Amino acid sequence: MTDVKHMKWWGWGVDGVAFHHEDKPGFAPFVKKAVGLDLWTAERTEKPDFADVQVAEPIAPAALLAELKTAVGDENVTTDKLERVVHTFGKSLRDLVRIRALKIDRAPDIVVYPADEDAVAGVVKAAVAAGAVLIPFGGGSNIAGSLEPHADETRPVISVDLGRLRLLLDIDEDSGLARIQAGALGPDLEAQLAERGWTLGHFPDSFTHSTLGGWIATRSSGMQSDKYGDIADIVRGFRVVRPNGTLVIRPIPSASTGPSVREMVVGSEGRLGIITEATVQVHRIPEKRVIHAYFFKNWDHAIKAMQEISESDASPSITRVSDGNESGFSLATSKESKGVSKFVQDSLFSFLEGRGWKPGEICLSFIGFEGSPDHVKRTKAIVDKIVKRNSGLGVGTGPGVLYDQKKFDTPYLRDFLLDMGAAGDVSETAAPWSKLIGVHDAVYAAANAAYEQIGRQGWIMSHLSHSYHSGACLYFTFAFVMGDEDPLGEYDIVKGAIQQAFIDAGGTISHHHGVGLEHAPWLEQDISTEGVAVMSGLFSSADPDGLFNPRKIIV
Ligand SMILES: Cc1cc2nc3c(=O)[nH]c(=O)nc-3n(C[C@H](O)[C@H](O)[C@H](O)COP(=O)(O)OP(=O)(O)OC[C@H]3O[C@@H](n4cnc5c(N)ncnc54)[C@H](O)[C@@H]3O)c2cc1C
Repeated sequence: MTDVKHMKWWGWGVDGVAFHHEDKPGFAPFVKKAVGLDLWTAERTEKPDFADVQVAEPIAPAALLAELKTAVGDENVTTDKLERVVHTFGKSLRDLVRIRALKIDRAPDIVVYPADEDAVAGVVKAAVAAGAVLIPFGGGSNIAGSLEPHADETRPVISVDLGRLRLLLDIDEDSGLARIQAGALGPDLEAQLAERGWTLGHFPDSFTHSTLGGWIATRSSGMQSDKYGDIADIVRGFRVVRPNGTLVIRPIPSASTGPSVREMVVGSEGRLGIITEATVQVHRIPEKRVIHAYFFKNWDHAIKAMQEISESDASPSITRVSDGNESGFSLATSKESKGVSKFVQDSLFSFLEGRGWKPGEICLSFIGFEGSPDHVKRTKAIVDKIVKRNSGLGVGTGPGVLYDQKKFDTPYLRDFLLDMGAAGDVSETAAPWSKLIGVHDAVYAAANAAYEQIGRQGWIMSHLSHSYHSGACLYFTFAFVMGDEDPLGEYDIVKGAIQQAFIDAGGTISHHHGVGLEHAPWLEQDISTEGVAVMSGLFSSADPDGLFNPRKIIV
């Protein structure tokens, strides 16, 4: 079989890697206070046994299998149970709960691993002839329900894993454009670029397990988007295999060729065809890269500072600030500080409290600077002035180094909490600056009302990331201990309340996770009835038989 890497079938990331709290003395008390869960005494569930997973026999007609084998080679077509399970879901909370409950209503029937665009075209041709459904698969990291086949699907479902298309094909060094195959995972892609002195600069929290094609298909955004842009800005061209040929968008810096087909494909979640390669903007690896930490007295001051930074001549790579709740959480996940550093931390907090700062309101911020040493010095000076003007305080690079080191480990926390029956999940939005605080407060109120409705003690926290001229992204994390009877029903009430609050308070249903099945119920409120009608028309004319990842985005 292929050497394509996958995450573990029952959770996030690599088997054997996990979140631990024993070395973080503040974490257990924090969780106890936030959601009432005692980590020291809570019963932990065992890892599910794969032998217990029930999957229906595959719908795999012999003629279709033979055509697929001709297209990609015998060894790259499989109906193996583990392969089918791995390709069923993404990694949303709903996916994790269902897979742990061994509940798979409909798995793909066949998994194929094409090695190049011709092989992808062969797969599409065979599927169209057989009336089979095609679901492109990148890293399987989406959290919007963008992969699973519909439970009632009676046609054969083929998961097209792009993992063998992972090469950097070419760099146009004059233009800063790289052609890269769509199945390249973040680390593989960056390693190939780094060998030649370049970076894409796209670092979502899921970087280690997501692909270029998946980023494009979900309109992803990375933590350094303030400098490098969202994937929608970064991707300039691509090739998309469709039933009658390949849709080709050449890498043009900007064009006036009316409703943009490039924009239609970005975020299409597999509904318009299979992306095989993309031409993306790349940058020389910066000489210097540093993340500084700052404290603000409260959320209002912090948001004002972030807005001023985005309006200023400074162009940081990261502007991120956590609200009081999330700052408390970040401090609780720190490892035990000892000796001098403990003394410094304690002194700092008593100094701040002496100045009237309240522990639950203090906001921790990270600002990233990249470029030549001169540029870093200049932009940092601008940011420092803005921070000071908003009564903030710089605390150096120490916490920034820690943030940088642990950013890709945080996703393991969800599995850790689920082991003890607690749901921890995220919802994110973007809104204009004028509405940001209102969205924040509305989401808190909605989540707390939802916790009351389900009778659970719950937690909510937030940070701002990804700043724009007119507004920013707000990212919320919520958690509560689920009941045994209807855990997903309870989850739906909380998640649904948060999504509705986004719309009601002037935000969008998602800034960077896409729509899938999870956010589809709110799409019409977000882009209007006519907006949905136009999108519906696009999907039905581009794919009249509904073969390409049907019922995602518009169910
Ligand atoms: C812990 C965690 C952290 C995350 N952090 C971020 C973050 O910081 N920023 C962010 O943007 N997202 C984040 N995500 C969400 C997720 O990683 C993104 O949606 C990512 O872009 C999905 O890429 P993938 O390769 O895993 O795609 P998959 O999950 O495999 O697929 C996603 C969708 O894209 C389609 N697709 C995949 N490849 C292709 C292709 N070649 N052609 C056509 N369609 C294709 C699939 O059919 C599916 O509809 C996070 C998710 C998790 C679980």
